[in-house]
Amino acid sequence: MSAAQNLTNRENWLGVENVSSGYGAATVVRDVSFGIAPGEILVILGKNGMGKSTLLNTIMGYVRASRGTIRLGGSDITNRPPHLIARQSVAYTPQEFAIFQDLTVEENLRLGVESDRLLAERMGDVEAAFPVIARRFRQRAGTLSGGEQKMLLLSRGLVARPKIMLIDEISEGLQPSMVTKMAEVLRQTKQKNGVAVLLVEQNLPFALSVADRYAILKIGEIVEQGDAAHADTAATLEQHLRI
Ligand SMILES: Nc1ncnc2c1ncn2[C@@H]1O[C@H](COP(=O)(O)OP(=O)(O)OP(=O)(O)O)[C@@H](O)[C@H]1O
Repeated sequence: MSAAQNLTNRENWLGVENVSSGYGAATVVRDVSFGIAPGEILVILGKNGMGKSTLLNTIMGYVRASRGTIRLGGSDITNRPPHLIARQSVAYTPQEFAIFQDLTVEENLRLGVESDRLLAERMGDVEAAFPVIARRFRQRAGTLSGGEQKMLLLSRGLVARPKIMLIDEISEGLQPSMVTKMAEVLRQTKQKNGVAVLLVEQNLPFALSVADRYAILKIGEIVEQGDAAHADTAATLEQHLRI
């Protein structure tokens, strides 16, 4: 069995097999393989420009895979349109602020669910995770602080009750107490709902506080991966992330 098959043969929600992708003639993601099981958090670590966001965008169908296969719950979703992938219980939290500034907090959350009734039923999820967001239901999202907008972004993912969450650098620019809060919410979400999470991060302490496994992306390739709880992990990873 090849290394790639080993990684993707688990009972995975998401299976990425030998995937390459890029822009025009430039290949950015190179022969990447991994799998994520329900209730598991995998973090992809890497310095700026290594292809982390491109990998997430390839899974979501925004960037075309030139090679390989992406499976979700057993079905092949490679190069399917993003709106169809999102409908398969995938919540995507992109790196750039994907909040509609002129809409209220409530209207932004409403985009994560199919009906007002479902949102009302699931508001308890937001109250439990981020009470500050639940209190600002009618406030225009553009008036929230940067950290609050990130909480809103994650809340929108939570109310979708997804099977898998793809989260791009949620900790970037957040104060330490908010990073701790994000970690707590992610751990609870995976434990309570068995959600599979693919995190992209540069914040090593945050990543290791939530992840079950890690993979390091270097110039588009996974150069190392392993168990996040392993004693040697932090030192090894720091070396890879050093500028
Ligand atoms: N739309 C695009 N068109 C052309 N090249 C792009 C595009 N988006 C990203 N790239 C290039 O692809 C490479 C990887 O970028 P990507 O954003 O995936 O990296 P990253 O690891 O997420 O970095 P960062 O942590 O800085 O966001 C970079 O060289 C970048 O310039």
